[in-house]
Amino acid sequence: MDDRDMGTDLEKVLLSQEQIETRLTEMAAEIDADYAGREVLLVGVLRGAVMVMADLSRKLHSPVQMDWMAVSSYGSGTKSSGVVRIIKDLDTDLTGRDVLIVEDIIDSGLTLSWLLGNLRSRGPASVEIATLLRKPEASKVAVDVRYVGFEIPPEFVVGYGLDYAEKYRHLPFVGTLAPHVYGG
Ligand SMILES: O=P(O)(O)OC[C@H]1O[C@H](OP(=O)(O)OP(=O)(O)O)[C@H](O)[C@@H]1O
Ligand code: HPA
Ligand SMILES: [Mg+2]
Repeated sequence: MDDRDMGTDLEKVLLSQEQIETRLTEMAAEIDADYAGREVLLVGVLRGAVMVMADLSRKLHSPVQMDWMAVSSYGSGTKSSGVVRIIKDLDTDLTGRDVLIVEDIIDSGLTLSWLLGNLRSRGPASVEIATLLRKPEASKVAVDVRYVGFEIPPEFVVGYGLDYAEKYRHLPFVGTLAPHVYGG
């Protein structure tokens, strides 16, 4: 799987480092074509989106600025609480900006539907979403997402920014967590 000692916590690799890299390259080409040289304000959602933001942004040729928001709805568990808290707000004024929210995963959709409403109320020219992963079967809220890397099954995944109880974010691939780890 990897030369790190994961014990028996990980069940399998769902998306390899190479698959992620290839898909991000395709997504960046789509984004570049759509924005056609306009400046994009990438808004990364801390902390899960750090890897996607770092790798996707470096593939873009469009002029880019970056800002970060920290929100939390999961705490340390595997289920969304549905209550979104802003932990760190943007430093950038969104008036007239083309905003592209960068996320690692859309699971229930609760985080993003809340974030979309919040950012749209700040007067941007546009707000779109790019996410590496989406779990369609788990969606409780319909969110219109422009760029989706991979549709994945409704299993709890970790790695490439995604954590379970703050662990595994550093893995270069996305793997599924063995159910015994979270009592599933
Ligand atoms: O679609 P949803 O069910 O709302 O879940 C998706 C969100 O949950 C995770 O973040 P989390 O709040 O756990 O914080 P983190 O990014 O710091 O891990 C993930 O990074 C997404 O932001
Ligand atoms: O499957 C997941 N893994 C890690 N964090 C998450 N946040 C929402 N869904 C997930
Ligand atoms: Mg997150």
